[in-house]
Amino acid sequence: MSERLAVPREWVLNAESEYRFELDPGTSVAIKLVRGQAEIFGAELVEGKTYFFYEECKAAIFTWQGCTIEITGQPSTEYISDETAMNAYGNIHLALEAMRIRALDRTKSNQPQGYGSDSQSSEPPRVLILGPENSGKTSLAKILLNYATRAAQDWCPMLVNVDPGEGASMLPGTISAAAIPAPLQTSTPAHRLGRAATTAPTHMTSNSLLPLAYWYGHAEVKRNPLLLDRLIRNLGENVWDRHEDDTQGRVSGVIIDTPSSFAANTGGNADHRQALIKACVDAFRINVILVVGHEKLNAEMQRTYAKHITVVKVPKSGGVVELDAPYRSRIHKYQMHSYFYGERFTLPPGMPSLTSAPAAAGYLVGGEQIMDFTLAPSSFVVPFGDLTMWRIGEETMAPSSALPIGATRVVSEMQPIQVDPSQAGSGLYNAVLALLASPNPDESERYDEEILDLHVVGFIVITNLDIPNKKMTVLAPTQTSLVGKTAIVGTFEWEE
Ligand SMILES: Nc1ncnc2c1ncn2[C@@H]1O[C@H](COP(=O)(O)OP(=O)(O)OP(=O)(O)O)[C@@H](O)[C@H]1O
Repeated sequence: MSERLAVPREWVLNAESEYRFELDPGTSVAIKLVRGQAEIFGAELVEGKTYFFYEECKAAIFTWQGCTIEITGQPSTEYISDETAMNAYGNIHLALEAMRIRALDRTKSNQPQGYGSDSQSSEPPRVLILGPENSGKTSLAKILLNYATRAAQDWCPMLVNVDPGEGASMLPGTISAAAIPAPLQTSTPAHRLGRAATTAPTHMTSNSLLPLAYWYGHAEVKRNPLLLDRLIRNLGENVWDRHEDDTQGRVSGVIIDTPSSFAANTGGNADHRQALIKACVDAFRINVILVVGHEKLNAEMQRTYAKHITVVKVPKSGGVVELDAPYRSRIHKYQMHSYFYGERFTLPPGMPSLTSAPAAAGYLVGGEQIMDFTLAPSSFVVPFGDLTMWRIGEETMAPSSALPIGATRVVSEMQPIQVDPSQAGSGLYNAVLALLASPNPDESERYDEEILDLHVVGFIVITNLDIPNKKMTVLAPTQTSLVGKTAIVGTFEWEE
C-alpha cells in the first residue's frame, strides 16, 4: 500500500461546491470535516468527526458556506465541482416547507381538510419524483427528506420507495414506507435510504427505521406490473390510515422515489407505465410531481396532471453516476448480506484501529458511533410442512400478446400458487423468501388473494433441500419457529 494513502489529504471547498467521490469494491475512505459547514445528501457532518464510506459508495460532500475536509484512503474517482443542482433542490425544499407550514396553520385553526377556497394550497406536500435511469431521483428524495428533518419543526416526513430494484431500508424486491424522524445518513449503497430496525445491531437503533413493506419479489417492474400496482395501492392506504391519527406526520408530507421504468419504457408496456404513475398519484393523493432531467416526461406530466397537480421540471445534478447492471446486482448482494450478517468493512490504510479507543471515539458510520456491525444469523433445519410457500403468478405464463383476442390473464398474474418443496425444480434452493404477517384470524374475513395484501415481517433463505427426508435448511436473522407461517418466493437468489 503506498505511503500516500496513509497520509490524510486536505481539500478546501469553496461555498456552493462539492467534493464527489466513487469507491472501488473492497476499498473504504474516511472523511473528516476539519472546519466549516458541510453536508452529504442534505445530512450535516459534525466538525471533527470521521465518517466512513465503503461498499462502492458514490457520493458528494456539499458545502453552502465553504469548508475544509480531510480524506484518508483513495477513491477511484474524486474531484471538486462548483456546478451543482443544490440551489434548485434548496428552492424546492423551501416551497415544500411553505406547504407544510400552511398545512400546520390550517390544522391548528381546526379547519377540516378540503375546507375553504385555499384548501388545495394548504395541503401538505405529497411529492412524486419521476425521472429516467441515473437521473438522481433517489438522491433528490434523500436531500428533500433530510432538509425537512433539519427544519427545527420536528417534521417527520414519510419516505415511500416504490422502486423494487432499490429496496430502500429493506431488501431489494420490496416496496416500503417509513417515517423519517432524523436525517438519513450515507456510508454504503446497501443502506442509502436508512437501515430497518429489524436488521440493525442494537447499538444502531437510534437511527433505525420501522418501515412497512410489501414483497414484490423482483427487481424489474415489467415482470409483474399488475402486482406492483396493487402493492402500491396497499401501501398508500396504509400511509393514509396512519396519517389520520398522526397530525405531525401528515403535515410533514410524503416523498415518493420511483423506478426509472416509470419515466421511460424499458422493454415494458407504455400502458403499464402510465397506470403505475396513476396508481401512485391516486394512492398517495399526490399534489406535486418533480420530473428530474427529462423534457418529454415533463411535457407528458404537464399534459396529464397539471390541472390538479403542480408539475415541476428539476435539473439533473452533474454528479450523478451512471450505474450499470453488474453494479446494481452487487449492491443487491451487499443488501442481502447485510440483512443476515451485518456490515463488515476494512478501515482505510493508515487509520488508527478501532481498538485504539481515543481515535475510535470520533469514528462514525452512518451517523452512529462505530462498534461492531456484524450479526450472527441462525441456520436451522425444519420439516417442509412447517412453512407454506407461495409464488405469485406462474413462471411459465404465455405473454399477453399470445392469448386469444379479448382474453386477459389478470387472474394468473396475481394468482398465488403454492410451491411444493419436494418437487424437483421448485426454485426454492438458495431462494430469498419474504415472511408475511399473519392472515386475518377471522376465517369469515379471509379471501383468495389475501396473501397479496399481507405485509413483510422478515426474510429467510433456503440453503438446502433434503427431499428424501422432507426437510430444508433455513437461514434467518435469528432462530425462530416457522410453524404455520406463510412466505413468498420471488426471483432473488442468495449468493455466499
Ligand atoms: N452529486 C453527486 N455526486 C456524486 N455522486 C452522486 C451525486 N448525486 C448522485 N450520486 C450517485 O449517483 C448514483 C445514481 O444516483 P441516484 O440513485 O440518485 O439516481 P436514480 O435516478 O435514483 O437512479 P435509478 O436509475 O436507480 O432510478 C448513486 O450512486 C448516487 O449516490
